[in-house]
Amino acid sequence: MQLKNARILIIDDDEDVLIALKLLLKQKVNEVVTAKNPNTILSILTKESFDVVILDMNFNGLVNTGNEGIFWLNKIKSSYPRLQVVLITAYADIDLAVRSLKLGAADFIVKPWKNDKIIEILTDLVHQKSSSNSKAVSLASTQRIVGESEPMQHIFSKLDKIAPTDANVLILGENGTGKDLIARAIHENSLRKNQSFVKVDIGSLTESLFESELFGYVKGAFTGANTDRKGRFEEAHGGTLFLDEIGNISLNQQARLLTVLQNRKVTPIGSNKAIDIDIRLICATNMPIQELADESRFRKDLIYRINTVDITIPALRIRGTDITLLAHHFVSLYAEKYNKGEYSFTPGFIKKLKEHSFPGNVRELQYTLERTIIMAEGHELTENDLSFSVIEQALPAETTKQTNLEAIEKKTILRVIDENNGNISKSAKALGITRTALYRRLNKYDL
Ligand SMILES: Nc1ncnc2c1ncn2[C@@H]1O[C@H](COP(=O)(O)OP(=O)(O)OP(=O)(O)O)[C@@H](O)[C@H]1O
Repeated sequence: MQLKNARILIIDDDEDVLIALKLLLKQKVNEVVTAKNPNTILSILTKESFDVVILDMNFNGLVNTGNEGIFWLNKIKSSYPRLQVVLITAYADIDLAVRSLKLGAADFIVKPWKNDKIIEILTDLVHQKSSSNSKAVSLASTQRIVGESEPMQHIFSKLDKIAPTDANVLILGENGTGKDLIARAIHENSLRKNQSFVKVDIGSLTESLFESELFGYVKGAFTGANTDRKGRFEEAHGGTLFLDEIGNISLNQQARLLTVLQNRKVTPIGSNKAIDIDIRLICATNMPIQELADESRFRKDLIYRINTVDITIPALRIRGTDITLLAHHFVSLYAEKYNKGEYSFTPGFIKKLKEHSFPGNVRELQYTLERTIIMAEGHELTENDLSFSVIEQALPAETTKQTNLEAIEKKTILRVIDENNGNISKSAKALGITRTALYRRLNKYDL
């Protein structure tokens, strides 16, 4: 990307700095947005995307230690780890600015600055960003992880620490909480980011597919094996292997997986040659940790191996402030997708969102708001514009007895599939779960 296409956000409480930088940059870049109040940073970033943020290190009225800059740098990097942040600092704060580089700042500008130097820094950053993005095309998208609640801040700082290591990570959380997104973020911020990220929904592999899918096979190994086929472990060699729904695999499958992880070698079916594998392993499950710790269901030695570090993503209903932030994020996303212009929310709209229990978590919120944007008549969204997924109406949460849950779930699934004329993708969407999760339930209930 060239500097002239870049979008720059500048945050400084000194109006003169904002005007000077805007005058300088507006000739050179596509768009410059300025803001005086750092409290608005996250909401601006939710609505618009930027290539570089220029951030002051000291804001008037707050303690003049430069920590405000570091505080906002951390906030930005937690929610948008790939966004480049350049700090503006006074000469006296250079030590602090150098420290901020370790915390993820891309560079710093010392006041009084030289215009050429700023242009040079921005040109380099914009160029670097486009070359690393082009490497990432075949990897996961650079999707944003939105969140400002305390548990999410905790997750972001954990993510910063563990991503660059090779530690195995176990991600726990209900359906739709963002486990997949976190797994991809770990990979994208790791030293393996330019290698493959391979995801396997291991919980849905049948006994017979388990080995051929994971370990591969050689031509002639069994009827139908017409060519050699690499397994997913080998595909992920040098990169990251993400095993989703690990809690659902049988004890037999667990034993086979453990052997591979211990020996760091796989032997394709029909071959007698073991292949060395170098992978970073990330596993995820929606099974509560207590169930995973039940030895009759899951081997302790495997848990220890996959769980060097664990990350538990809390349910959306207990991440209060994130609901509003995510609502802004998804509304902007779908307004843009469907060419619908700008939206604002009434307090009633937010209240209704916050009162909902979101059994399908962020995925349910996302589908709900997509539906809202498609159907909305006005541009001020009210509580009447919101309608929740049918599964929620069938499960009035806490009031339903645990013993009835499975019967209600089965009945709801059948009804939704019927309403969608047997279309599994549409039914899964209406239920706020993935197709795989729906298939798993169909298996579970013998439907
Ligand atoms: N913090 C977040 N910010 C933005 N989008 C999010 C966030 N968390 C989840 N999403 C979105 O919600 C949807 C569900 O997330 P994801 O697939 O990562 O959840 P999951 O926990 O892996 O689900 P499952 O257990 O059903 O496989 C995705 O479209 C994802 O992009």
